Amino acid sequence: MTAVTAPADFAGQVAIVTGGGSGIGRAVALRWAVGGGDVVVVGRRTGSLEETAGLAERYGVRAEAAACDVRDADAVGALVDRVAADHGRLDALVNNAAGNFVSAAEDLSPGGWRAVVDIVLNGTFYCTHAAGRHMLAAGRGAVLNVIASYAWHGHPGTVHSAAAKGGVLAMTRTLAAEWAGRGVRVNCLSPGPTETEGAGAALWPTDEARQRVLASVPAGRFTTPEEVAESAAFLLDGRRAGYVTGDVLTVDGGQWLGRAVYTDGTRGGGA
Ligand SMILES: CCCCCCCCC/C=C/C(=O)SCCNC(=O)CCNC(=O)[C@H](O)C(C)(C)COP(=O)(O)OP(=O)(O)OC[C@H]1O[C@@H](n2cnc3c(N)ncnc32)[C@H](O)[C@@H]1OP(=O)(O)O
Ligand SMILES: NC(=O)C1=CN([C@@H]2O[C@H](COP(=O)(O)OP(=O)(O)OC[C@H]3O[C@@H](n4cnc5c(N)ncnc54)[C@H](OP(=O)(O)O)[C@@H]3O)[C@@H](O)[C@H]2O)C=CC1
Repeated sequence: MTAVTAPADFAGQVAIVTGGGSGIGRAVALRWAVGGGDVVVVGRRTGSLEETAGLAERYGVRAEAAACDVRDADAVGALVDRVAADHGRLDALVNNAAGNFVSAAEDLSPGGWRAVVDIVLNGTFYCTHAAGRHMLAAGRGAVLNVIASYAWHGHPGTVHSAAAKGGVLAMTRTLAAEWAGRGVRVNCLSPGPTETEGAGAALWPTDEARQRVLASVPAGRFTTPEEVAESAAFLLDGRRAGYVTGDVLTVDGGQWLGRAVYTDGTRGGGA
């Protein structure tokens, strides 16, 4: 008889979610908590992290707000070691923290390039390096890296973020192969335009910009952090996605495919 798996259940497990104080990171942290897992949310702004932790605790789990800049490798290492020691385990890491803004490449300063690449690419490596050692020692774990589809198709105006996310994609596939035989899965989640304050302020601050982004999505709508978090939960759940590693789950309403001229498959009438 075919066995049907139960919904995600993270009871007794521990996750670290970077950028867990807002947007997609908060939704992923709360989705993990709904599944019964303890969660540590990491970011720079203590207030928003504490808010997430408070919301997570309503589900009866242990939740902690940990202030840390993912660009600081030593601080990341100390935090991850402390969390693993406190809980006696570390099951999941979600690399969700990011910085972004739109700038023509020729106007981007070295400092602007560094800020984004340090958060997205280097920060992801520091967190993964620190967490991966605990996971490898335990012979189990899941790393989920939040990227964007321009990691593979590029995108004018976001050369820093696209290059960094592309690096994260290559890192994901490399580590997935390196760690698959030792029980640690590494995957990417690639959301499309998602209603978050951070992305709205950074990428579509005006109604006109927002309409242009919306017009690029065949599904005709933005997604929500909660909808994205459901896909994150799937990839983090070793019972449902235990054989998935090194891959990208794209949750974008067809945005990256939506480059057609005849978008409804017809020429719109006429001979
Ligand atoms: C796309 C379509 C949808 C496409 C469809 C949807 C796909 C979206 C995919 C991805 C979405 C996201 O990532 S959304 C995530 C958005 N969230 C965030 O950005 C939140 C976090 N952001 C931040 O912390 C900041 O914005 C960030 C600049 C990145 C880092 O802050 P820091 O305090 O470390 O940095 P600062 O000291 O302020 O600045 C560092 C340098 O960056 C420069 N800099 C800062 N803002 C700048 C700006 N707007 N334009 C130019 N340059 C800027 C400064 O001048 C500094 O350079 P020097 O003066 O030379 O030193
Ligand atoms: N929203 C969208 O349309 C899309 C988003 N994504 C990706 O989803 C993820 C979440 O984005 P979203 O929720 O929209 O944006 P947010 O701005 O809400 O989230 C970014 C988070 O990263 C944290 N962060 C930023 N810099 C650092 C740092 N140096 N150290 C630690 N934490 C940091 C921020 O917290 P704090 O400021 O407190 O440090 C914040 O909580 C990102 O990886 C983004 O690239 C991908 C595709 C589309």
